[in-house]
Amino acid sequence: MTKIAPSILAADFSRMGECVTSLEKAGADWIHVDVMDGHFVPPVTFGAQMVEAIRPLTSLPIDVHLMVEKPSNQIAAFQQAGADLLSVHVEAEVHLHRTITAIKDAGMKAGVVLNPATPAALVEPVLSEVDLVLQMTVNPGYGGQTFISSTLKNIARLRQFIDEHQLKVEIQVDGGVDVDTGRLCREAGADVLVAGSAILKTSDWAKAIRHIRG
Ligand SMILES: O=C(CO)[C@@H](O)[C@H](O)COP(=O)(O)O
Ligand SMILES: [Co+2]
Repeated sequence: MTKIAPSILAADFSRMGECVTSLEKAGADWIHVDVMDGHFVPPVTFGAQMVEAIRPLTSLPIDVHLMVEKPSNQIAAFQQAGADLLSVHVEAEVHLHRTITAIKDAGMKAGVVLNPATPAALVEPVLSEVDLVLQMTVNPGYGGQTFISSTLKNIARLRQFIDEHQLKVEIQVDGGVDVDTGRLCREAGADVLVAGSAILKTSDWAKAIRHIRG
């Protein structure tokens, strides 16, 4: 079954704790935490302290999407905060293999992330080393953007590569995901759908999660 990872970037930050517990009750599979440093992407959001704050409130896996210039500097802090999965952008990390190994050595699952214009071939050499590959379906930095359909080709290519090589890697998609675009991503081979606005900006989160899951 397709997993749903609501992004807390779309939450009311003054009620973050309640938001996380409500998402768990509404049927979320993972909690997606968007970390932005003001360099890799223009906005600054939050860091490991946010994970530390929400960790005691949920038993769901905490899925951290690092949009930072130096992901390797963040590994220890997120491990100590209780993150389950740490994903790094291929565009931000020259020493991708080393950083993936360091994340796994720290006891977390490791993910690699591709921007919409980055060829899928760039992550193929490390796919046997990771637990997850995240295809961005918008340019990173902001919630509430429009889904970029050309990314579906990358999702299908990743699906084919993973199946052909019989790898245990989940394909996650992130950005502009709603009921319609979520269906296209599932059909292209995605396993995990991140959705911010399409869940948190509605009045019935459980219904939104059910419908996006399909
Ligand atoms: O990583 C990001 C944005 O950079 C995402 O996780 C967004 O937070 C998703 O928000 P919606 O597009 O679903 O509103
Ligand atoms: Co994200």
